[in-house]
Amino acid sequence: MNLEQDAIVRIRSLNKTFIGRAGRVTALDGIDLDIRRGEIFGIIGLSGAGKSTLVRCINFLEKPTAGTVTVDGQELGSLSKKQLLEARRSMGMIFQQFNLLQQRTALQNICFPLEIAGTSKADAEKRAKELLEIVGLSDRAGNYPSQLSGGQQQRVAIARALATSPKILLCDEATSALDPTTTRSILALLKEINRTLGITIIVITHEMAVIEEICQRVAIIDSSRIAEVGAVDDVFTRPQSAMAKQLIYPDGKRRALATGKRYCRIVFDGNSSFEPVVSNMVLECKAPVNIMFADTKNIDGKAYGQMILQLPEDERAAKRALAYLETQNVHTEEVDANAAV
Ligand SMILES: Nc1ncnc2c1ncn2[C@@H]1O[C@H](COP(=O)(O)OP(=O)(O)OP(=O)(O)O)[C@@H](O)[C@H]1O
Repeated sequence: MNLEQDAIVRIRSLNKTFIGRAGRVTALDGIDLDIRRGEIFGIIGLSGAGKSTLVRCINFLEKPTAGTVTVDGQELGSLSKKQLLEARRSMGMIFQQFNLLQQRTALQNICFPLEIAGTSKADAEKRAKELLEIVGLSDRAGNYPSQLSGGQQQRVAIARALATSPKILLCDEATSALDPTTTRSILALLKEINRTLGITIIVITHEMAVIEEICQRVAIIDSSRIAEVGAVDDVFTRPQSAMAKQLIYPDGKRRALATGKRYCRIVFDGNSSFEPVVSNMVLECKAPVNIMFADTKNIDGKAYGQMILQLPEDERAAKRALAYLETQNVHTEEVDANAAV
């Protein structure tokens, strides 16, 4: 598949600079990105990295300082005001704080973008009822936002974002205000919407767990630039950039490694489990090994993970351990203490 041809969003040499009280702030610097039609694409980075600015440039809520954003074949910078409004209708958006109109019921909130688009009241209500059904809130049509939980409010916001049948759904920290159980149910709903309606979903988050749960590909943003982009399972199992490593191995999970000792990293890619590999290796090399770091993840229904082992000090035992690992279905590399995590 040719990624460039298949891209529903194509971003080239995108720059965004703000002139604020504190002077010039470069929020985005030389961003190139292709997002495929129908995929769930994640954008992750620390606070202030530029994620929200990037997503706001995708729908031109924020006009880039330089570069181009092409959505479904239309370069947004070349459109008239009217055409831009039209193009924006093909992109729904949901936010961390839901942004529902408090004086309107759930049904009326969903009708709102349809009314603006000129749909008749009867048709808007019919469509809103269908959408309430999709998000599992048919019995809450008459409730005001204050009468709904955070998860329910986000469901109404999702229904509202889908009202004009967008091709793309932009989610800016959509689950950051929700508890873990509600987060999972909202992510499951987004996955379902992607699967059944074929909508491309772009997820902005600072949480790796959200990316692992629903995204197929991910871009990692570090200080206004893209540090790394790729399939979630590749980035997770073999992170290249310092920022990817920082996000994937949060400090709490690391143990300081002593210099002068030998370590190896084993990457599990869903084809094997930890137990037999490690216990058989210990039997094979006839010496104990220390597990210095271990982390497993479930990515898109497949088990992934990695371990850092301290190899036996005895040279022959270490060689036997490495030789055994090479015969297994795992990626193994020897690493030094500084580069291990
Ligand atoms: N309207 C603005 N005026 C001035 N500076 C801005 C404006 N919007 C964003 N910035 C700056 O641009 C940089 C990127 O901000 P952005 O909100 O895109 O980051 P983020 O990764 O979404 O962070 P967070 O997760 O905290 O929202 C920051 O330094 C921010 O202060």
